[in-house]
Amino acid sequence: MATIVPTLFSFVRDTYKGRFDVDTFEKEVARDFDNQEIAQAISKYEQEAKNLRNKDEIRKVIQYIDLTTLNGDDTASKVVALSKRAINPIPTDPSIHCGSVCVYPQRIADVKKFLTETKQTCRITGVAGGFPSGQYHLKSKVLECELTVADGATEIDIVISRASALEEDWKTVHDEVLACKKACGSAHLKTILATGELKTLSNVYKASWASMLAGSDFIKTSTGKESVNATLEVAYVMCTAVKRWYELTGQKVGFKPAGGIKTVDEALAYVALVKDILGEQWLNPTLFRIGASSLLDDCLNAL
Ligand SMILES: O=C[C@H](O)COP(=O)(O)O
Repeated sequence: MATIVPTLFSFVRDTYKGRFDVDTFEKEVARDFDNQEIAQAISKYEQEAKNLRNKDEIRKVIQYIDLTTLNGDDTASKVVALSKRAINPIPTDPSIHCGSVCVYPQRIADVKKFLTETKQTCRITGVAGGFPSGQYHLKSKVLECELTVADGATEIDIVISRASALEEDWKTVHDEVLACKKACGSAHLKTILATGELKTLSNVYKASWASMLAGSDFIKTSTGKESVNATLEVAYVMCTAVKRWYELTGQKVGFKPAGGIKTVDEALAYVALVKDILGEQWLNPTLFRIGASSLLDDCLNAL
Protein backbone atom coordinates (compact mmCIF):
# COMPACT_ATOMS: atom_id res chain seq x y z
CA MET A 1 0.00 0.00 0.00
CA ALA A 2 1.63 3.26 -1.13
CA THR A 3 1.39 6.17 1.29
CA ILE A 4 0.54 9.46 -0.35
CA VAL A 5 2.03 12.60 1.21
CA PRO A 6 -0.24 15.40 2.47
CA THR A 7 -1.41 17.61 -0.34
CA LEU A 8 -0.73 21.23 -1.17
CA PHE A 9 -4.30 22.05 -2.14
CA SER A 10 -4.90 24.72 0.51
CA PHE A 11 -6.00 27.18 -2.21
CA VAL A 12 -9.12 25.05 -2.59
CA ARG A 13 -10.32 26.05 0.88
CA ASP A 14 -10.63 29.73 -0.12
CA THR A 15 -11.56 29.39 -3.77
CA TYR A 16 -14.02 26.51 -3.67
CA LYS A 17 -15.57 26.82 -0.19
CA GLY A 18 -19.34 26.67 -0.56
CA ARG A 19 -19.19 24.82 -3.88
CA PHE A 20 -18.51 21.44 -2.31
CA ASP A 21 -17.43 19.83 0.95
CA VAL A 22 -13.79 20.91 1.22
CA ASP A 23 -13.00 18.52 4.09
CA THR A 24 -14.15 15.55 2.02
CA PHE A 25 -12.07 16.88 -0.86
CA GLU A 26 -8.91 17.17 1.22
CA LYS A 27 -9.24 13.59 2.44
CA GLU A 28 -9.88 12.48 -1.12
CA VAL A 29 -6.74 13.95 -2.69
CA ALA A 30 -4.63 12.33 0.02
CA ARG A 31 -6.01 8.83 -0.58
CA ASP A 32 -3.94 5.69 -1.11
CA PHE A 33 -3.93 3.37 -4.12
CA ASP A 34 -3.36 -0.33 -3.74
CA ASN A 35 -1.07 -1.44 -6.57
CA GLN A 36 -2.22 -5.06 -6.28
CA GLU A 37 -5.86 -4.03 -6.52
CA ILE A 38 -5.09 -2.01 -9.67
CA ALA A 39 -3.16 -4.92 -11.23
CA GLN A 40 -6.09 -7.29 -10.58
CA ALA A 41 -8.56 -4.82 -12.08
CA ILE A 42 -6.37 -4.41 -15.18
CA SER A 43 -6.21 -8.14 -15.84
CA LYS A 44 -10.02 -8.21 -15.54
CA TYR A 45 -10.31 -5.37 -18.12
CA GLU A 46 -7.93 -7.14 -20.51
CA GLN A 47 -10.04 -10.29 -20.22
CA GLU A 48 -13.29 -8.32 -20.66
CA ALA A 49 -11.83 -6.70 -23.81
CA LYS A 50 -11.80 -10.16 -25.43
CA ASN A 51 -15.52 -10.60 -24.61
CA LEU A 52 -16.31 -7.14 -26.02
CA ARG A 53 -14.62 -7.86 -29.33
CA ASN A 54 -17.52 -7.78 -31.78
CA LYS A 55 -18.54 -5.57 -34.71
CA ASP A 56 -20.97 -3.39 -32.71
CA GLU A 57 -18.36 -2.57 -30.09
CA ILE A 58 -15.72 -1.87 -32.74
CA ARG A 59 -18.13 0.55 -34.46
CA LYS A 60 -18.55 2.28 -31.09
CA VAL A 61 -14.76 2.47 -30.65
CA ILE A 62 -14.50 4.24 -34.02
CA GLN A 63 -16.96 6.87 -32.75
CA TYR A 64 -14.79 7.51 -29.68
CA ILE A 65 -11.65 8.19 -31.72
CA ASP A 66 -10.21 11.69 -31.92
CA LEU A 67 -8.55 10.98 -35.26
CA THR A 68 -5.18 12.61 -34.90
CA THR A 69 -2.21 13.84 -36.86
CA LEU A 70 0.40 15.84 -34.96
CA ASN A 71 3.47 15.98 -37.16
CA GLY A 72 5.78 18.72 -38.33
CA ASP A 73 5.08 17.81 -41.96
CA ASP A 74 1.28 17.99 -41.72
CA THR A 75 -0.09 20.00 -44.66
CA ALA A 76 -3.51 21.34 -45.63
CA SER A 77 -4.11 18.38 -47.95
CA LYS A 78 -3.11 15.89 -45.26
CA VAL A 79 -5.52 17.31 -42.65
CA VAL A 80 -8.31 17.58 -45.24
CA ALA A 81 -7.81 13.89 -46.08
CA LEU A 82 -7.90 13.09 -42.35
CA SER A 83 -11.09 15.13 -41.91
CA LYS A 84 -12.76 13.18 -44.74
CA ARG A 85 -11.78 9.99 -42.93
CA ALA A 86 -13.09 11.27 -39.57
CA ILE A 87 -16.44 12.18 -41.15
CA ASN A 88 -16.84 8.87 -42.95
CA PRO A 89 -14.43 6.33 -41.40
CA ILE A 90 -16.36 3.26 -42.64
CA PRO A 91 -16.95 3.88 -46.36
CA THR A 92 -19.98 1.55 -46.44
CA ASP A 93 -21.66 3.12 -43.38
CA PRO A 94 -22.14 6.91 -43.57
CA SER A 95 -23.94 6.92 -40.18
CA ILE A 96 -20.65 6.43 -38.29
CA HIS A 97 -18.32 9.38 -37.54
CA CYS A 98 -15.17 9.69 -35.44
CA GLY A 99 -15.30 11.79 -32.26
CA SER A 100 -13.26 14.59 -33.81
CA VAL A 101 -10.33 15.39 -36.04
CA CYS A 102 -7.30 16.51 -34.00
CA VAL A 103 -4.53 18.68 -35.45
CA TYR A 104 -1.94 21.33 -34.57
CA PRO A 105 -3.14 24.98 -34.28
CA GLN A 106 -1.74 26.02 -37.64
CA ARG A 107 -3.84 23.41 -39.44
CA ILE A 108 -7.20 24.24 -37.78
CA ALA A 109 -8.10 26.84 -40.42
CA ASP A 110 -7.56 24.24 -43.18
CA VAL A 111 -10.01 21.84 -41.55
CA LYS A 112 -12.53 24.61 -40.89
CA LYS A 113 -12.30 25.86 -44.51
CA PHE A 114 -12.86 22.35 -45.85
CA LEU A 115 -15.89 21.76 -43.60
CA THR A 116 -17.40 25.14 -44.47
CA GLU A 117 -16.88 24.72 -48.23
CA THR A 118 -18.31 21.20 -48.25
CA LYS A 119 -21.10 22.05 -45.75
CA GLN A 120 -20.09 19.17 -43.50
CA THR A 121 -19.76 19.00 -39.73
CA CYS A 122 -17.15 17.40 -37.52
CA ARG A 123 -15.81 18.37 -34.12
CA ILE A 124 -12.40 20.02 -34.57
CA THR A 125 -9.79 19.50 -31.83
CA GLY A 126 -6.73 21.74 -31.68
CA VAL A 127 -3.80 20.96 -29.41
CA ALA A 128 -2.74 24.24 -27.84
CA GLY A 129 -1.40 25.86 -24.70
CA GLY A 130 2.22 24.93 -25.35
CA PHE A 131 1.58 21.35 -26.52
CA PRO A 132 3.39 19.01 -26.02
CA SER A 133 5.99 20.16 -23.46
CA GLY A 134 4.00 22.88 -21.68
CA GLN A 135 7.27 24.76 -21.21
CA TYR A 136 6.01 28.13 -22.41
CA HIS A 137 4.92 31.43 -20.85
CA LEU A 138 1.33 31.38 -19.63
CA LYS A 139 0.57 34.42 -21.81
CA SER A 140 1.58 32.53 -24.93
CA LYS A 141 -0.39 29.43 -23.83
CA VAL A 142 -3.50 31.57 -23.37
CA LEU A 143 -3.01 33.41 -26.66
CA GLU A 144 -2.53 30.10 -28.48
CA CYS A 145 -5.84 28.81 -27.06
CA GLU A 146 -7.60 32.02 -28.17
CA LEU A 147 -6.14 31.95 -31.68
CA THR A 148 -6.89 28.25 -32.13
CA VAL A 149 -10.54 28.74 -31.12
CA ALA A 150 -10.75 31.82 -33.40
CA ASP A 151 -9.54 29.66 -36.31
CA GLY A 152 -12.39 27.19 -35.74
CA ALA A 153 -11.42 24.66 -33.08
CA THR A 154 -14.43 23.43 -31.14
CA GLU A 155 -12.26 21.58 -28.65
CA ILE A 156 -8.85 22.44 -27.23
CA ASP A 157 -6.39 19.91 -25.79
CA ILE A 158 -3.87 21.59 -23.47
CA VAL A 159 -1.10 20.13 -21.32
CA ILE A 160 -0.45 20.85 -17.65
CA SER A 161 2.88 22.16 -16.43
CA ARG A 162 4.72 19.00 -15.43
CA ALA A 163 7.40 21.15 -13.82
CA SER A 164 4.81 22.63 -11.43
CA ALA A 165 3.27 19.21 -10.78
CA LEU A 166 6.64 17.66 -9.96
CA GLU A 167 7.34 20.57 -7.59
CA GLU A 168 3.92 19.87 -5.98
CA ASP A 169 2.82 23.38 -6.91
CA TRP A 170 -0.78 22.34 -7.55
CA LYS A 171 -2.02 25.91 -7.37
CA THR A 172 0.05 26.84 -10.44
CA VAL A 173 -1.16 23.72 -12.26
CA HIS A 174 -4.74 24.70 -11.41
CA ASP A 175 -4.34 28.41 -12.22
CA GLU A 176 -2.82 27.73 -15.65
CA VAL A 177 -5.63 25.35 -16.59
CA LEU A 178 -8.16 27.91 -15.34
CA ALA A 179 -6.58 30.64 -17.52
CA CYS A 180 -6.71 28.37 -20.57
CA LYS A 181 -10.30 27.39 -19.79
CA LYS A 182 -11.29 31.07 -19.84
CA ALA A 183 -9.37 31.55 -23.10
CA CYS A 184 -11.29 28.67 -24.71
CA GLY A 185 -14.67 30.36 -24.28
CA SER A 186 -17.35 27.95 -25.48
CA ALA A 187 -14.83 25.44 -26.88
CA HIS A 188 -14.49 22.29 -24.80
CA LEU A 189 -11.27 21.95 -22.83
CA LYS A 190 -9.44 18.64 -22.54
CA THR A 191 -6.53 18.79 -20.14
CA ILE A 192 -3.61 16.44 -20.72
CA LEU A 193 -1.74 15.31 -17.61
CA ALA A 194 1.23 13.78 -19.49
CA THR A 195 1.10 11.00 -16.91
CA GLY A 196 4.29 9.34 -18.19
CA GLU A 197 6.21 12.30 -16.77
CA LEU A 198 4.41 12.60 -13.41
CA LYS A 199 6.44 9.83 -11.72
CA THR A 200 3.79 8.64 -9.19
CA LEU A 201 0.13 7.61 -9.16
CA SER A 202 -0.34 10.12 -6.36
CA ASN A 203 0.76 12.89 -8.73
CA VAL A 204 -1.59 11.56 -11.43
CA TYR A 205 -4.49 11.66 -8.95
CA LYS A 206 -3.66 15.19 -7.74
CA ALA A 207 -3.14 16.46 -11.30
CA SER A 208 -6.58 15.04 -12.17
CA TRP A 209 -8.13 16.99 -9.30
CA ALA A 210 -6.26 20.22 -10.09
CA SER A 211 -7.46 19.97 -13.70
CA MET A 212 -11.09 19.22 -12.81
CA LEU A 213 -11.19 21.97 -10.19
CA ALA A 214 -10.13 24.42 -12.92
CA GLY A 215 -13.09 23.47 -15.10
CA SER A 216 -11.67 20.93 -17.57
CA ASP A 217 -14.40 19.24 -19.59
CA PHE A 218 -12.16 16.18 -20.06
CA ILE A 219 -8.98 14.90 -18.54
CA LYS A 220 -6.62 13.17 -20.95
CA THR A 221 -3.67 10.91 -20.21
CA SER A 222 -0.93 11.86 -22.65
CA THR A 223 0.18 13.90 -25.63
CA GLY A 224 1.46 10.89 -27.57
CA LYS A 225 4.91 12.52 -27.39
CA GLU A 226 6.02 11.28 -23.94
CA SER A 227 8.14 8.13 -23.76
CA VAL A 228 5.32 6.46 -21.76
CA ASN A 229 1.83 7.38 -22.91
CA ALA A 230 -1.62 5.96 -22.01
CA THR A 231 -1.65 2.99 -19.63
CA LEU A 232 -4.54 1.16 -17.95
CA GLU A 233 -2.91 1.89 -14.59
CA VAL A 234 -3.12 5.69 -14.96
CA ALA A 235 -6.56 5.32 -16.55
CA TYR A 236 -7.70 3.54 -13.38
CA VAL A 237 -6.44 6.40 -11.21
CA MET A 238 -7.84 9.15 -13.46
CA CYS A 239 -11.26 7.50 -13.79
CA THR A 240 -11.37 7.06 -10.01
CA ALA A 241 -10.81 10.84 -9.73
CA VAL A 242 -13.56 11.50 -12.31
CA LYS A 243 -15.94 9.25 -10.37
CA ARG A 244 -15.20 10.90 -7.02
CA TRP A 245 -15.50 14.38 -8.58
CA TYR A 246 -18.95 13.40 -9.87
CA GLU A 247 -19.96 12.09 -6.43
CA LEU A 248 -18.72 15.30 -4.79
CA THR A 249 -20.04 17.88 -7.25
CA GLY A 250 -22.58 16.18 -9.54
CA GLN A 251 -20.48 17.27 -12.56
CA LYS A 252 -19.52 14.76 -15.25
CA VAL A 253 -15.97 15.17 -16.59
CA GLY A 254 -14.94 13.19 -19.65
CA PHE A 255 -11.96 10.85 -19.94
CA LYS A 256 -9.59 10.53 -22.90
CA PRO A 257 -6.79 7.99 -22.98
CA ALA A 258 -4.34 8.93 -25.75
CA GLY A 259 -0.96 8.01 -27.08
CA GLY A 260 0.21 4.59 -28.22
CA ILE A 261 -3.27 3.01 -28.46
CA LYS A 262 -3.05 1.14 -31.75
CA THR A 263 -5.18 -2.01 -31.50
CA VAL A 264 -8.85 -2.87 -31.01
CA ASP A 265 -7.93 -5.04 -28.01
CA GLU A 266 -6.13 -2.15 -26.31
CA ALA A 267 -9.03 0.22 -26.99
CA LEU A 268 -11.61 -2.28 -25.68
CA ALA A 269 -9.66 -2.69 -22.43
CA TYR A 270 -10.15 1.07 -21.85
CA VAL A 271 -13.84 0.65 -22.70
CA ALA A 272 -14.10 -2.13 -20.09
CA LEU A 273 -12.31 0.05 -17.52
CA VAL A 274 -14.57 3.07 -18.09
CA LYS A 275 -17.67 0.84 -17.97
CA ASP A 276 -16.55 -0.68 -14.66
CA ILE A 277 -15.45 2.50 -12.87
CA LEU A 278 -17.75 5.15 -14.36
CA GLY A 279 -20.59 3.10 -15.80
CA GLU A 280 -22.33 2.83 -19.18
CA GLN A 281 -23.40 6.49 -18.97
CA TRP A 282 -19.79 7.52 -19.70
CA LEU A 283 -19.57 5.36 -22.83
CA ASN A 284 -20.46 7.93 -25.46
CA PRO A 285 -18.35 10.50 -27.34
CA THR A 286 -19.58 13.32 -25.06
CA LEU A 287 -17.72 11.77 -22.12
CA PHE A 288 -15.25 9.30 -23.61
CA ARG A 289 -12.72 9.68 -26.41
CA ILE A 290 -9.61 7.85 -27.46
CA GLY A 291 -6.83 9.99 -28.94
CA ALA A 292 -5.15 7.96 -31.66
CA SER A 293 -3.41 8.35 -35.01
CA SER A 294 -3.39 4.69 -36.11
CA LEU A 295 -6.15 2.85 -34.16
CA LEU A 296 -8.72 3.37 -36.91
CA ASP A 297 -6.77 1.10 -39.28
CA ASP A 298 -6.93 -1.83 -36.84
CA CYS A 299 -10.66 -1.18 -36.24
CA LEU A 300 -11.37 -1.29 -39.97
CA ASN A 301 -9.33 -4.48 -40.38
CA ALA A 302 -11.39 -6.08 -37.60
CA LEU A 303 -14.80 -5.23 -39.08
O1 LIG B 1 -3.85 12.84 -28.69
C1 LIG B 1 -3.51 11.97 -29.46
C2 LIG B 1 -2.16 11.42 -29.51
O2 LIG B 1 -1.23 12.38 -29.79
C3 LIG B 1 -2.10 10.32 -30.51
O3 LIG B 1 -1.03 9.51 -30.21
P1 LIG B 1 -0.61 8.28 -31.19
O4 LIG B 1 -0.03 8.93 -32.42
O5 LIG B 1 0.39 7.52 -30.39
O6 LIG B 1 -1.82 7.49 -31.50
